Amino acid sequence: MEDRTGEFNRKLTVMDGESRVLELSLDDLHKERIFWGRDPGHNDIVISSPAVSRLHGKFKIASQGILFADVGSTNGTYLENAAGKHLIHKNSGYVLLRDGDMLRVQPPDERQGNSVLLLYTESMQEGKWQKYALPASRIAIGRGSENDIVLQHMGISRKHAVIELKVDAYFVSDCQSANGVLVNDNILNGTCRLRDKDVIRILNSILIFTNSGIYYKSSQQGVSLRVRNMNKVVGKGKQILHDVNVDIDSNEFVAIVGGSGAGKSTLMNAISGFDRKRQGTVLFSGLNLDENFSVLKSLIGYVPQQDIIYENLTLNRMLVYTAKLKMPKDTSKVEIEKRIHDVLEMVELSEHQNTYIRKLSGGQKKRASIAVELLADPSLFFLDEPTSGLDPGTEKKLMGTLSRLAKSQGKTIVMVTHTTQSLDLCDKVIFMGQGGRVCFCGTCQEAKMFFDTDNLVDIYNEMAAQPEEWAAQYAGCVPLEPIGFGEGKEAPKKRKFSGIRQFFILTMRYAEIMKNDLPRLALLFLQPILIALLLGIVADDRVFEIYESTKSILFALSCAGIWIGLFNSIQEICKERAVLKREYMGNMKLWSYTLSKFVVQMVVGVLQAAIIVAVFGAVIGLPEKGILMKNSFPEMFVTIWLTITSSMALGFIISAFVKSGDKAMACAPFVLIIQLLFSGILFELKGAGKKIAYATISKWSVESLGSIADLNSLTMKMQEELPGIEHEFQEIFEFAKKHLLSNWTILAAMVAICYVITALMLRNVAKDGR
Ligand SMILES: Nc1ncnc2c1ncn2[C@@H]1O[C@H](COP(=O)(O)OP(=O)(O)OP(=O)(O)O)[C@@H](O)[C@H]1O
Repeated sequence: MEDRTGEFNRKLTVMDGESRVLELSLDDLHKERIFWGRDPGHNDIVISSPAVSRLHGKFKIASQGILFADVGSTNGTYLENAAGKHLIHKNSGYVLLRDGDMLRVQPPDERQGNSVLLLYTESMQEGKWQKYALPASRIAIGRGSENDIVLQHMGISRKHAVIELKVDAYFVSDCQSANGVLVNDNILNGTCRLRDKDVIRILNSILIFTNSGIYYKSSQQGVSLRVRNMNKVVGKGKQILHDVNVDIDSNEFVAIVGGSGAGKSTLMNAISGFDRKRQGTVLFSGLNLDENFSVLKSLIGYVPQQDIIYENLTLNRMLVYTAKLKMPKDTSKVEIEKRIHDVLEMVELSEHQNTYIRKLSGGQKKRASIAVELLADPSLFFLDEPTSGLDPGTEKKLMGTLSRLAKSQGKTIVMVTHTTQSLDLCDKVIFMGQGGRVCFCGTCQEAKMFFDTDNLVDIYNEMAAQPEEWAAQYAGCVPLEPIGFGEGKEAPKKRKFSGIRQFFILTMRYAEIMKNDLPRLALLFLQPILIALLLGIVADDRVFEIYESTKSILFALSCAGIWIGLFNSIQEICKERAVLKREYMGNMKLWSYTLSKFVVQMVVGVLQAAIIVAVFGAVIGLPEKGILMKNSFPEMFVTIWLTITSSMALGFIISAFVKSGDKAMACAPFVLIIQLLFSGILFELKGAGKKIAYATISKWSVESLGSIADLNSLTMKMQEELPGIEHEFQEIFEFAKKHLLSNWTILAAMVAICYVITALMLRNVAKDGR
């Protein structure tokens, strides 16, 4: 359907038997068939090596790409790529070459040397081959200028890999880099011996090792996607993707359009690899996306419909934190600043870098979300309805930005949109009909011809009326290449990220977000003051003398602690579900995220507990002495802090469970009522009620406060009237060190249990689709 000849530079890099390099553009030869072999008289490309036959192979320039066939050589030709190494001989027929495929000719005995490599690449922007001459004892490779081979990409670690001469052979090692090393398209685990013409790939760079030197170059290009036989069935057999087959080439800007509910977002999630509960295959520049997702996902950017930014950070600070989370840990401050500067320029937000995100307009927030994703320099970029809610002018500007990014930054961009006005800026449009059917895939111009209309809006109506017919008609007229070679590759190891480092960055970020939200901060710290003052109004003047007065006011103080803790956390996770989901899709560890929330809130709790106990002490007073110390303040403080912290932990569970702040707040009264009813203070509990009480915070909190106040020693009101009556000893208020410490331990254990439950529940938040 489309002819891509001329758009791309389809290059062949040939290394002959003597490791001489020849680079040529296959399209520039202007031939339909290109022959290669040893004989200068009969070949277009002459390759000198005894391993190569006089007439060895041929390339055919076809509409679907470059095809290769062996023309009956003696040694055959190996096609090597992510799927492994396959011997191609005369009877194999033509094979379609993919970007990065390697053709090798090897002598029967490898020790003879003279092997030949033909590396096929498709690229719009590619650097020149450079050579690092050998011999050398050690060659350091990385982003830092101190390396022998310097490779420029933000995903490349400062010290990424090293090649060392050991006795008589060279070995390559991965220096625990963030994004790994591929040797002949296999993930390098540790160290491996290098042989002549081995191909090393590090993100966007290719290095060819030869006995005389290392040839290397970097390209700035996006990735290609081949989607085959993609189906998705949900619920009781509802099919929401119907046998989708599409090809997206490097550096294309592609829109997925269609009516509401047609399956646009479903398709995008499925082909981005973030939803793998579907059938079919996606090849990511020849690599099976599902099998290699843990490695490839660092090359994928994803901007969901909701903004993935924090309102209470400035744009610059948001980008700094994201850079620290996403970029290799050895990235310097200067490099981060430079990258942020570049990314802000790309999305035209430089002048707003010190503006709080909450103050940005809708279109600017969208571009800020794109900037967040651009930081890690992804090659493939997915955006879900980036233009929704924007005015036509802003929408056009954003489309222009994306189109430019695809071309100038070498990215492949796929977006879902409802817009029709700027679709001409896209290289390709995928038209989706109801049921997740692809009704057409091609340029806007081709679409108009296919649907026989000049108006793109009419296409929507056509597809809505007859989705199955259009899908069948389209399927009948696109020849699709089978993609068997991408399957069955062993899954590489997952990239390693330090959870502890993430924890520190996330804690700093959360603390800064809290600090920047002054109205909320004021509320958090005014609340304990006001509550303590209100308690002062209702308390009678014989607290800590009369049993009933003391027990009531301590129960109220405990409830206040529970409310404060719950209020601190109950909306904190649900309000940032979109960002959390996106960061988890990256490499964020949920235990680090949860711990950062807990730690910051525990610190807030320290201040709140100190305030409420201090004000309570000032207006009502505190027990005369403590159980552990002479002064009761520290024990009252610890009890209230543990009360606030355990309720905060309970609030986080609710926040991880519900989907919005409103729903979370609606749950709060229910939680409070349980605490009131089962505290054992308002009602005498029996049977099930007694058992439920063990799980409440109020029981342990109020018992601790009662013990510190030594309730058993206070006079009951009844005793004043009838002095003969004895005050029955209650074990729950025992003025004993062991009793107090065990109550505190239970409250602390509750915090730990809630932490584990929250982190486990977040797995569902992060995974849920809708
Ligand atoms: N997990 C699911 N369970 C049930 N139905 C689902 C699920 N996911 C998607 N669907 C259904 O699949 C269809 C396609 O949904 P999708 O969100 O992909 O549509 P869309 O084209 O992006 O729509 P819109 O433009 O309105 O966002 C809809 O009918 C939707 O209700």
